Amino acid sequence: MRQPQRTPLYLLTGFLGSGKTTLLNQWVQDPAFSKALVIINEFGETSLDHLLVSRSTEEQIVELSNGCICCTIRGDLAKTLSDIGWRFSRNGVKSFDKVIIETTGLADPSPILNTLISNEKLFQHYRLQGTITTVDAANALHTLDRYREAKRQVAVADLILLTKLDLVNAEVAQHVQQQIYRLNPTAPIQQALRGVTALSALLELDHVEPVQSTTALPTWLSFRAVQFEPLAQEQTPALLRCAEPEPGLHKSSIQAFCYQLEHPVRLQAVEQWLDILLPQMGHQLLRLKAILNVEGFPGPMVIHGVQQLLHPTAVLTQWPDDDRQSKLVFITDGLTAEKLEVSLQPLLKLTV
Ligand SMILES: Nc1nc2c(ncn2[C@@H]2O[C@H](COP(=O)(O)OP(=O)(O)OP(=O)(O)O)[C@@H](O)[C@H]2O)c(=O)[nH]1
Repeated sequence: MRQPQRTPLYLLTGFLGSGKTTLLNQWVQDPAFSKALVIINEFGETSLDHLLVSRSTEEQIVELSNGCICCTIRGDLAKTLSDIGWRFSRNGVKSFDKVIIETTGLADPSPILNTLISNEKLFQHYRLQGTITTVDAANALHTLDRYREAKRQVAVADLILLTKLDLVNAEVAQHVQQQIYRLNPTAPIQQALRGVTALSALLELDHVEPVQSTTALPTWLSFRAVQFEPLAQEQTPALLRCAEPEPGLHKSSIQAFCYQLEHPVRLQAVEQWLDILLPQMGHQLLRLKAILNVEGFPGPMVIHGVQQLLHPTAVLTQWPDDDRQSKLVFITDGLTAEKLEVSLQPLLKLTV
């Protein structure tokens, strides 16, 4: 039986007032998103955002306002996504070609992502292209310091759109970017001035198969190697990790850890490591991205996990450059470096 084509789906999140609706307004004016269906989740009875998104085909906006889609009305989101196929079709043909979900400013995107990825029916019909998080440069230092939701929104992002840069000086802008980098060292940061941003980065997002060619590889896992330092001598010298976050700046339990492995690993070691990793880490692991140099393979193995879900691993046919080191990034909530590094032991023990 022919599989129905999966509709690309974008999750737009970002803290209160960070510019989500302003951005949406720009997107829906662009031909690439002119047939997008927008699902807007708002808190409270006086929801307004759906009225603020101006577009020609107004019926392509669905409002979910009886609660937050990350908690109380997660079921409503699943039902809405199931129903829109027939609700928004004419003569049996769907009238939309993309779906954008705008969360409330206080939403934790992780449970929404779980619903989108683990609900089999939804998975058959929708292809999650990525999570886009708006960060308000004028307020980010405060919100990222105070609000766990804001941190989680940044931590799980595939693309960060930095808004309101017109309201801050270069020093603050740089500081904000450093804070974002600490929470999510791999998400590209792009600016969005009053909602205007290059849509190419958005259209290139592919959360399910983020890297299909070597060209995309360096940007997908582009953390700065200069931050690496060897682990303590009693541990293995083959593993290098990111420098610790600056004291005082990172009170959050959400933290990114990056590692580099100097030697190729065996396939058996990778399998052993992955078998124990996800069950052991549970929801403390928000995101895993890894490029591994596996013995006997011509190119890198690309591993991509989101919480309990490990996306199918891919092996590329070649390396993008001369760097053959394995690189791993973990974005975690409440995990210690020690626990994480113990979990990496299978990769280290079986190195050659
Ligand atoms: N100066 C400036 N203002 C901006 C920019 N982007 C958005 N705004 C303004 O910020 C305010 C909030 O923007 P919204 O798009 O409503 O933010 P939101 O994230 O949808 O807000 P909530 O729905 O409350 O979470 C509006 O007044 C926008 O005009 C920007 O780049 N620069």
